[in-house]
Amino acid sequence: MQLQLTSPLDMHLHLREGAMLDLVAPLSARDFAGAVVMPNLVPPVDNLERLAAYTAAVRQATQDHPFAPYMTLFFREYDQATLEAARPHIIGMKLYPEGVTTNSAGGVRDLAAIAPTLELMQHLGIPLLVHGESHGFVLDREAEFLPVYDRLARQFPRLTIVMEHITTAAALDLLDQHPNLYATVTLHHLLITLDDVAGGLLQPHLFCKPIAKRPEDRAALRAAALRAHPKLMFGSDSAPHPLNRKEAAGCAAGVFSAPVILPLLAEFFADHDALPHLQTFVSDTARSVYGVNPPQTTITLAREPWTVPEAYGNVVPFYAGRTLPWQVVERAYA
Ligand SMILES: NC(=O)N[C@@H](CC(=O)O)C(=O)O
Ligand SMILES: [Zn+2]
Ligand SMILES: [Zn+2]
Repeated sequence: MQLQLTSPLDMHLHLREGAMLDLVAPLSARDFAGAVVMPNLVPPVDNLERLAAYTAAVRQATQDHPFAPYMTLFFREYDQATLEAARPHIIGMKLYPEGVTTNSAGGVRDLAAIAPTLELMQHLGIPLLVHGESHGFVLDREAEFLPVYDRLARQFPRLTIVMEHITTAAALDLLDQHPNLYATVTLHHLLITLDDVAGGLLQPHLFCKPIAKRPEDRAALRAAALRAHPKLMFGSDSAPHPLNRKEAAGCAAGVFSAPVILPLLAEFFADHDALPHLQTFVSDTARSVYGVNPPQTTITLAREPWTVPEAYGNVVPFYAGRTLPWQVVERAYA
């Protein structure tokens, strides 16, 4: 049995920089025709010079494949001139509430004080991408942030707002209440729950933020993804960390899924008799939401087992060592 996908897109990807960028970028670029590249580096991508340099570095690291880097700026209260200068070079601005996740110390402290920048972004047509979590109890952080999304969507009705890596049924409910609200969902939040992370021995390579939630949340995400909800884009949130930062007390948050995404999405959609919706979920929805026109690629998958490597360099992948039923058998670039 074979399956062909055209120009898969990853609308939430961490490529890092330096040696880590060189290691992980090809593992995304070989399967994805484009990706939204997140700006939470150290220091963040929060000025035009750093944006230009990082864009060049990503292009360099992905040069062996047709790959469109859709870059983002780390949200700050930029002035109009900066936003206008950045606009041709970014797909959106990424807002991290202060301290909620990896490399977000420089994030937004007061979400009620950023209206002028949001006003400018709405005026300039720059989308707002958000890591939507509060500082509350770990399982409640996304739910506690939903009123912020609700307020922003009402206050800025012409601003495109993307709820990144949603993990709850409640976020899906909100998605349907505002035309300018969109979302991304990861592979791992479709497959695992908190039980997989901490129900037995603690699994550092399944720990991420937002943390995986309850089975009923996963069920809601699954239903929306399998029917290719028109406002729900695939975004892996593939977030590599070196082994010694994951297998450690104080384990870094992030699941490194890039190498196994398409085989596992094929399995997931096939197992739920939803393969006809996979092309829309993994590419067409993002193209219509953002109006992007990625390079033309054709990725062929076959139901032939392969075993996931235990590591790629010093990074352990999602489902490391597992034998998966589907694999990519051909990558054709137009
Ligand atoms: N998701 C994660 O657990 N980590 C991401 C940051 C983020 O997407 O929140 C990372 O950059 O490591
Ligand atoms: Zn995030
Ligand atoms: Zn992320």
